[in-house]
Amino acid sequence: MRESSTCDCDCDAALATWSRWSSRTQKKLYSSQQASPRRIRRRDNDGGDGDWSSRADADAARLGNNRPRRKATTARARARALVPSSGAVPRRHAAAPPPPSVRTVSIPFSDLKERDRDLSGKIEEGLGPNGLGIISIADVPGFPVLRKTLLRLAPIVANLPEDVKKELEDPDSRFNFGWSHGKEKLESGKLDTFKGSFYANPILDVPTTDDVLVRRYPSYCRTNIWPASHLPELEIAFKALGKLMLEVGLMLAHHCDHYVMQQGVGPYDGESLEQTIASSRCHKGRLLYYLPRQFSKQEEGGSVSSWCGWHTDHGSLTGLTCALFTRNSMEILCPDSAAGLYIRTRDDKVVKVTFEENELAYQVGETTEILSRGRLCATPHCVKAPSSENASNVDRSTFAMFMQPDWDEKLKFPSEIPYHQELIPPNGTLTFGEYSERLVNKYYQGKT
Ligand SMILES: O=C(O)CCC(=O)C(=O)O
Ligand SMILES: [Fe+2]
Repeated sequence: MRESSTCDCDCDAALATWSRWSSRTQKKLYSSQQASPRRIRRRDNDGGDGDWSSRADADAARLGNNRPRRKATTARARARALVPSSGAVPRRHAAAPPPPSVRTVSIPFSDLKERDRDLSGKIEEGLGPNGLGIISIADVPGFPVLRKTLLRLAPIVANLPEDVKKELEDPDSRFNFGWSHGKEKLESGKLDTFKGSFYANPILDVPTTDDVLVRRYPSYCRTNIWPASHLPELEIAFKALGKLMLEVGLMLAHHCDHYVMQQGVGPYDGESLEQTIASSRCHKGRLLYYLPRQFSKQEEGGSVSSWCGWHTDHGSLTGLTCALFTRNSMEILCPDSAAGLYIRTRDDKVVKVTFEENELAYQVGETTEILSRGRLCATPHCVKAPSSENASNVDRSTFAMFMQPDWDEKLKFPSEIPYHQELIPPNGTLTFGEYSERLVNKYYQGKT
């Protein structure tokens, strides 16, 4: 599944879902939480894995304005400045104010690797109901070198000859393996040509040899495609970073489980997050290359989602590297401090989120939010392109490691869930593979 996929999102449906959700689900789904002194609250998924493109900010404003206001939160307190829920970034004629910016909660790797250490406070602050839904891990041995080595390959992959890239495509997986560019449609109906992705499972080259499974779950079960003759170093760098991100993600998952259990909900429905991730054959890495964008004077940088549309990742945990910016092949600091990763906070503010270059960040995905019954919360996010005058020709490379349940893992969805309700059968049970393929069909059928 292409987690940061774009779609023809139906924001009225999203709004309706939100209304149903906010009135009923807060009462029902997480009812066990009512005993907890901590206030548990929810958000919508901002229209699903959708790219709002041109209507993004208007729709965000509409959704935001219809939502109940929420209390100040820890995340909010950490913000240096926050913009209104519209996420409105001044579009023209105004001198741009400094971007609202929030630093992630950070955990040193030396603490994370101690299984018996109690990190619940940090987990709650970063990933709990009042957190940002993203947390960073500092000082992971080996990470800085592996990050740079892989991210430097992103523009090289994107600039391989067209015929070579064509050979790296895998339409049968709906471009969920190998090279993918311009295959997704934006809400406007236009193809998303702003970024190119290279997808692979960094853990298993051949997740299964069972043809039935390959046909049933092509986006996970097909085999990796590597540019073995044109760029052999890609496979090595991709696998090395992906494996490290999985290892550290498993450590984080262990502490997340500890936190969830502490909250008094008992075990998850099914396996713990750590077991779920450890036993999965579905992990997917995505090397992203964002092409330079040029904005007209009128656009003045476009919306906050000008590089990657608003979405929540649908799996368990997503590892993210800090992006690398280049101009004409020279590594640079991004000349526009407003560019980068944005999230919507629990209290409906759109903020830029920052973490150190050498930190490894993790975001919660929808499946974890559902299975932890809202103890760990997924975060809507998007990426803004640089838009200031001196930002021309700037590109961005990053890597996302989507850790998700196995295709065979049975997910017992609660009777009401905040995401993709219409895909869940009345008995509420699907395997993760079935759930993912339904999502792929929802967003890609007939669109490639
Ligand atoms: O580019 C980024 O920083 C985030 C990418 C992302 O959200 C995704 O691929 O799902
Ligand atoms: Fe994402």
